[in-house]
Amino acid sequence: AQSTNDQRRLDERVKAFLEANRHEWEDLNVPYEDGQVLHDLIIRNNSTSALEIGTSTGHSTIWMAWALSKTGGKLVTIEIDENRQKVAIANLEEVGLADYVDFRLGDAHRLVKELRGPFDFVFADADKDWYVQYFKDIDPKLVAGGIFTAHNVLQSIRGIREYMAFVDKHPGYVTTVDKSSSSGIAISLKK
Ligand SMILES: C[S@@+](CC[C@H](N)C(=O)[O-])C[C@H]1O[C@@H](n2cnc3c(N)ncnc32)[C@H](O)[C@@H]1O
Repeated sequence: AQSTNDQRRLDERVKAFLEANRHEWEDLNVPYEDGQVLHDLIIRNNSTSALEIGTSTGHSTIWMAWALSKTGGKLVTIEIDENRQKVAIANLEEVGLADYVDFRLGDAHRLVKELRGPFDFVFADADKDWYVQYFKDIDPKLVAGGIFTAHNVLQSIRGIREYMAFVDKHPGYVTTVDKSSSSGIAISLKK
C-alpha cells in the first residue's frame, strides 16, 4: 500500500499517460472507455488478485494495474508475442505501475491451466475461440463474488456467439454486457 502522497503522484502520472496516448494505441488494444470500465469494476469489487489473458502492448494492463495500486492488489498478465510484451513492460515502467504486474510470456492455452490462483478478477482479451476453455479452466480458481470479463462480445468474431451462449446459461454466474464502447465487455459475476 502506498502513502496518500505517493498514490496522488502516481495517479497524476497515470492519468497524464492515458490521456496523452488515448488515440495512439495500435496493437489491438482496448479503447479508453473499456479501460475505464475495467478499472472501475476492480475498484467497485475491491479486487486484489487479477488475471489478464492477452497483454498486447499494455493498455488494459495499465488501467487494471492502476486500479490494483489502489486496492493493494496484483495482476498476472499473459502474452504470446515477445515484442508486444516488451513494449507493454516499457509502458508499465514509464507510468510507474510495473511493480503491480507479473508479466508471463507464452501460450495462454497452457499457462492458464498451470496458474494456481485464486483470482477475484479476470479479463480475457486473447483468442476469442478459446474463451469458453479459458472460462472452464479458470472457474475452479475464481472465488465466489469474483468477476470474469471478456472483451469484444458485441462483435461478430468466431467464438463469441458460443461464448455468450455458454455464460448466459451457466448456473453459477450472472452475466451482463457493458456497452461503453462498440466492442462490448461481458461481465460474469460468480455467485
Ligand atoms: C486484443 S489483443 C490484447 C489487447 C490488450 N488487452 C490491450 O488492451 O492493450 C490480444 C493479444 O492476445 C495475444 N494472444 C493471442 N492468442 C494468445 C495465446 N494463445 N496466448 C497468449 N496470448 C495470446 C495476441 O498476441 C494479442 O497481443
